[in-house]
Amino acid sequence: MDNRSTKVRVKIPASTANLGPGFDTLGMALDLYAWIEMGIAERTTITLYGDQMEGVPTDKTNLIYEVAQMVFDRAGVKHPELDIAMYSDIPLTRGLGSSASAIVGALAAANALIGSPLADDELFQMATELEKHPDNVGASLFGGIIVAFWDGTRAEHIRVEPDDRLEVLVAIPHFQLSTEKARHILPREQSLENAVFNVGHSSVLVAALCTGRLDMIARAMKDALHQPYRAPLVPGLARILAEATDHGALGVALSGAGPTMLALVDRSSPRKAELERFLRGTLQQEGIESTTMWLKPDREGVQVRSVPAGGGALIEEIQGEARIGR
Ligand SMILES: Nc1ncnc2c1ncn2[C@@H]1O[C@H](COP(=O)(O)OP(=O)(O)OP(=O)(O)O)[C@@H](O)[C@H]1O
Ligand SMILES: N[C@@H](CCO)C(=O)O
Repeated sequence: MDNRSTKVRVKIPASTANLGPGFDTLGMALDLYAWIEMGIAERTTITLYGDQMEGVPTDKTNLIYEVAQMVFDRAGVKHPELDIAMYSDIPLTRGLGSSASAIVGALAAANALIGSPLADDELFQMATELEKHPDNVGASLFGGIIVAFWDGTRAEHIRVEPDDRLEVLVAIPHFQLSTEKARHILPREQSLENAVFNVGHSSVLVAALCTGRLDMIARAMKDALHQPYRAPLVPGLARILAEATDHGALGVALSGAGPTMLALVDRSSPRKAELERFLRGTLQQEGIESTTMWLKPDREGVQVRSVPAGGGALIEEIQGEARIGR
């Protein structure tokens, strides 16, 4: 697939990292998506659609362009001019893995464009090297629940199929919080007590997710390493973490580096409306407006397809699938 009339289109899921205690190691893909279209061109054009892309550069400093060039370098081919289009429903800098989705999408699109010389594991290693968080990029790449670590040289992961009963409620505050800022606030050193707390809770959470023990999620989804330190950055977080399970959540966590909060819910729960009211109301009491969304785990990960010659513009093709105007 290496000619100028061919374009590829990829659909990439958002991701939530940490799931509470699994700091930098536990992630889940969500059915909220970004789309990237990429083709080889005479002159580079980068078209970004939708409100989420505000402020993202449209020249060769764009992350998608830069990551695509890394794939070409790795594969030993040269395609300096690209036609790139992107639409995203994943809000930037809110803890839903927008940067991981952009990196994974660019890797998958560029690789497909040149006939897929790089294996999935190589894409995972490159994505982790770039994003530093294998839980985010693993989820966007492979879908489902990802249990992973990165030792600075290699990332390893195991994918777990999400339980059919799991649904996800996210409350997305109307302010941005960069991962950089939310990591800077964390102490450089932690006590052995906190480390043991998180190893235990994260291990039991993974076991609960693997065995369908939804009843154990509330007790296991607790963290001592990052959420307590990040609470001052997200008004309402401390109360939501303490009380959401009293309002019908199976478990609750800060999504990634925040400020989005995420509740796992049994899809047959009769208390969904109560939980949604609790999350929004708690944030409102703190003067924070938010958007709530009911999501499901994504099971596919990044999906790639070629666009036939003469195919329509990206934005037209994804009408109906994307949340455009919703
Ligand atoms: N499509 C894109 N093109 C270029 N840059 C992007 C794109 N998507 C995200 N980014 C960059 O990633 C930054 C957001 O990354 P950051 O890690 O702070 O948040 P996040 O990925 O949304 O949340 P989290 O990592 O906590 O889940 C944006 O400010 C932007 O610089
Ligand atoms: N695990 C990372 C997620 C950022 O994408 C953090 O919590 O800082």
